[in-house]
Amino acid sequence: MKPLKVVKIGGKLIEDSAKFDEFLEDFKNLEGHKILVHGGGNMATQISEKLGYETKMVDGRRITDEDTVKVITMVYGGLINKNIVAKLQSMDTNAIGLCGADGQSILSVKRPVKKIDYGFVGDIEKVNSQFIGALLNDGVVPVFSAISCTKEGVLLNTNADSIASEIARAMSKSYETELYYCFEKQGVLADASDDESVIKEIDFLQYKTLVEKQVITDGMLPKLQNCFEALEQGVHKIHLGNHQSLKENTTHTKIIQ
Ligand SMILES: Nc1ncnc2c1ncn2[C@@H]1O[C@H](COP(=O)(O)OP(=O)(O)O)[C@@H](O)[C@H]1O
Ligand SMILES: CC(=O)N[C@@H](CCC(=O)OP(=O)(O)O)C(=O)O
Repeated sequence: MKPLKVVKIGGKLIEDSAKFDEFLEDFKNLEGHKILVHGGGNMATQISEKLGYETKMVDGRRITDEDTVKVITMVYGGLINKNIVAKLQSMDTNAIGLCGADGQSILSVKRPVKKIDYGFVGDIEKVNSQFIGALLNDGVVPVFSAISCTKEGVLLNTNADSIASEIARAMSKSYETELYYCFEKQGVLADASDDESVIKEIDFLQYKTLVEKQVITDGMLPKLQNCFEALEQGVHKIHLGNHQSLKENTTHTKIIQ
């Protein structure tokens, strides 16, 4: 199988323009087939505030009402996505910007209302690996925003970590797929206040213990959940760290079985 790298970049890294440029340089230098998935949650919160909309998050997921879905479509699908594509193109990387509606690449259903009504939030049902594979074969680098779409044509806000994990899982049937979660820290930390305390490898048992001890909290919880689901479903290797983790032999966290 041909190798493929699926890289997710978090919102805080996108907002730090110097680090973001370093990330893009490292991403551009990755050899072979690659896909970029980006978040942008912080920016959506800031722009919502400017427009006078209140932001509500539950368990790291945004409650997405009719106004919020318009904001996230503009911010994720427009502002952030198009800027990333423009920068990559200027670096001779033939990137193309997509949301889940494009080529019906990420089909989802609106999350059913149980205790909480998340509004226009999607649970992914199917990734169109054929369409994505055709882009890769043409030498194109797909850049996905955190938006999926129903088969009836409704755009849905979808956690970027989940989009990256689902794309990696679907593509791993035809490619030897490595998944990278790039965020602002060097990796998963044993002590949140010590940036040097990177845990080099985490297996499922350790992950459970770290959650119990509340070493792993907030946005790291769904991120690691996504990692283990991806590993179980055929993704070859998973890495968490800052942009340096895209390079060989750097300190970061590897997820192991
Ligand atoms: N043990 C841990 N090590 C590193 N980060 C952690 C840990 N526990 C919680 N976190 C938090 O998880 C965050 C990364 O998750 P998230 O905010 O979802 O990132 P992203 O920018 O990729 O969306 C970090 O900024 C940090 O605040
Ligand atoms: C449903 C849901 O919560 N979607 C996320 C999508 C963006 C995202 O995941 O951005 P980061 O990777 O920067 O956190 C949100 O709107 O915040």
